[in-house]
Amino acid sequence: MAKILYTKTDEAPALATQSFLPIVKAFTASSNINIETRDISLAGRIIAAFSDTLPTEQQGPDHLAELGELAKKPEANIIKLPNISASIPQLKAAIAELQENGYALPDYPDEPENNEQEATKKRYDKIKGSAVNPVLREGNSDRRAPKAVKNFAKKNPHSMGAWSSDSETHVATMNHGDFRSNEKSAEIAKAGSLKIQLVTNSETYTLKENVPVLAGEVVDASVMSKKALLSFLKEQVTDAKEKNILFSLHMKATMMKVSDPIIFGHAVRTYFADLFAKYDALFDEIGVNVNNGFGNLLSKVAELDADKKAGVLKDIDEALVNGPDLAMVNSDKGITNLHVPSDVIIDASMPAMIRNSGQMWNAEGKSQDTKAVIPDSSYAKLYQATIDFCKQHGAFDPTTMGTVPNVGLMAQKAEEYGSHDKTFEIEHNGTVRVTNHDGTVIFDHSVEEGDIWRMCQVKDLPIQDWVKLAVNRSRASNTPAVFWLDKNRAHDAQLIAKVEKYLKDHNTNGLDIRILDPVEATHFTLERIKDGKDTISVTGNVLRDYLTDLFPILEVGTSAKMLSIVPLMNGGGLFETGAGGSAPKHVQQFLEEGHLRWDSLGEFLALAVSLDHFGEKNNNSKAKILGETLDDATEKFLDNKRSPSRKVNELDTRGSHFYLAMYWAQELASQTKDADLQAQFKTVAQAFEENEDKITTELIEAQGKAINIDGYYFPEDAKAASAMRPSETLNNILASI
Ligand SMILES: NC(=O)C1=CN([C@@H]2O[C@H](COP(=O)(O)OP(=O)(O)OC[C@H]3O[C@@H](n4cnc5c(N)ncnc54)[C@H](OP(=O)(O)O)[C@@H]3O)[C@@H](O)[C@H]2O)C=CC1
Ligand SMILES: O=C(O)CCC(=O)C(=O)O
Ligand SMILES: [Mg+2]
Repeated sequence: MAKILYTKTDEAPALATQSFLPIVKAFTASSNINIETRDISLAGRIIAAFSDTLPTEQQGPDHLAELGELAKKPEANIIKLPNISASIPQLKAAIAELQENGYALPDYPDEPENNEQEATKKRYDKIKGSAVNPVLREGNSDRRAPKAVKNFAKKNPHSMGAWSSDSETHVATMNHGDFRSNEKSAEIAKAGSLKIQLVTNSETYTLKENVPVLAGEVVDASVMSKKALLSFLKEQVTDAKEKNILFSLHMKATMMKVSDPIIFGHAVRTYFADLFAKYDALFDEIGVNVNNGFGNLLSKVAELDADKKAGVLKDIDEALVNGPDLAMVNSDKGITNLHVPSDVIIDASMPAMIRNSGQMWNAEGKSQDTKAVIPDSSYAKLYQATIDFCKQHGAFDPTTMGTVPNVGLMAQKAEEYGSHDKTFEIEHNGTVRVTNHDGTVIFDHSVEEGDIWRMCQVKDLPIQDWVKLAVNRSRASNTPAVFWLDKNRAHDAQLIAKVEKYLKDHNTNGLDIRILDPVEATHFTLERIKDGKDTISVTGNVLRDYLTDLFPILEVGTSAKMLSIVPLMNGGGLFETGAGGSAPKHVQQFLEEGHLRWDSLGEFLALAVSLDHFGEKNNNSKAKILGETLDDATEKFLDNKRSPSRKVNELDTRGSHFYLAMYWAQELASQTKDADLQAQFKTVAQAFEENEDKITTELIEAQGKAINIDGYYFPEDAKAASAMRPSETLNNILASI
């Protein structure tokens, strides 16, 4: 039987699934739709990677690999919830939790001392960071706020911090020596393979022997100079202190899992320069690695004997007093922006700051103007342009502003997304040289020890597909589309040539399609958005990530409300549930007070499209009706304001799922296309209506107390399920469908 595959992930979305999936299964059971789950949680992926070393009863299949294969087939229909892209601290915490549960897994070896540890590290590094999305995203992305969502936000605007024209908030970015400045790009003429070597005066080191390439593929390489980065960071620390504004660093250490932690480490060492100068030898000895954040230093120092520890802690306090104030992640707990690289992720952190009057939290828990340090200048300027716009025009108004859907190039590990196995922290001064199979040099960069060199690829077919998707979206929504590409950037210049070429394959009569550099594109888009006009952004992979949080957060309060579709290149569908993360803060609240505020709206939207796609592919008219009625139910859900509240003892995720189910049943009962579904759900709708008070009371009564699900990364399924399904009345009705 044809299937919809639902992913089991982590944190808040995984909890929400415990309550929502039983509803989905009950509603679809009579329509010949088989819904199965596949585990791509961080814990599940660790278990799969080490299954050959675990006893049979602890082993787990590699569901990610299975889904990755499926994504290349026409029958794929996958619902993808957000999962953890693990930073090293998250990975270590998940390993520790599995070990406590009796899994004999090796520790993560920070600095491998032998071959065995080297092999262990390799296995873990495959799980680290953004390891799921690039495997499943065998298509480009189409992310937008559906009309119902946008209209709801216009009528019920979220809070927006006012902007003042004398705000001192700004973006600081490098003007030389960074990836943008040093980029070189080439189009590959003939399929073959590339070799990456570091050539020094005395030796030639092979960094990567074989990078397969296809004809028409765009390959680019660049280098971030360590010297330039350090002097830039030093200037910014001094400047933040002088201006008396917060110092904050915005990176994507999870998604850009090789380059960005190194940059993060340099920022921590620069901020705490005196401390590192004084304790250099000691920190070396105890294995401090601040690429994993300042928290790593604190945890290592905690293990020192009392005297030494007190000395270091005193110097840390002094450094914090002497340095500029740091933006805080949690002022109450003293957690700074520099503690854990996964705590501040640029796609969400910059929009959150812009929504909050351009301010972040200081150590006293008050909002303060901020220097937002974004070292590489490839995309940073879009944020400065947005900040300038807010300073000039004031905050955006969600009741009137237009919308910015995105068509993003990401298929087949496009651009920086696929750079991880081609990113190197350079160990010797010399030249990094990329040659093709016949030895011709494609490009070279002279490098110094400590520089970060990386190469990216984007294949031709994904580019063609991306251009087609942009034209289709522009046509379908009658909205101008802007390609955010900069002719003065090496990579973008190649893409512009291809976009111009492939646009000719389509009928673009009457469409407004432009190519603008990111700053011009920001100006153009923001002017229009202010006037209530819509503009599609057509971007590369990193801008896709940035813009699909920026605009949703400004327009509708969160990217959780986005429709997020990945039309897979071989005909299948990957339906992502929203565009945002996995909200660790929501889990904390749930465990402390039994209230989950995760909004599953993105999941409702994704499921409706998935059902429609299923109906289309399998000639299943019931599936199509289920999809249509789900969309209608979602609209009713919005009109009746059934989204979870943020406060305990009010409707939470579970209650919101009940209402969605009731509205869905009502819509199925009132449609007339399918008499069987109509009859079946008439009874169900009635049962929900008659028991509405009872169910909502049961769901509220379950709140207000701490919840134990025996774990964070690897909770006990049965406990999580029972915590997420506390209404016996609701459960009985679902069981009766
Ligand atoms: N597609 C994927 O798989 C993605 C995964 N991630 C992963 O998610 C984790 C956290 O990332 P981060 O970027 O900090 O994002 P978060 O999930 O923490 O989201 C940031 C904030 O947005 C709000 N929010 C996000 N989703 C929802 C929702 N469904 N309902 C209500 N509010 C929501 C919350 O605000 P408030 O706290 O005010 O309620 C939340 O704190 C990381 O492990 C990251 O790797 C990140 C992006 C995408
Ligand atoms: O893959 C990741 O780590 C994050 C992805 C993300 O943030 C996005 O796709 O918007
Ligand atoms: Mg994102």
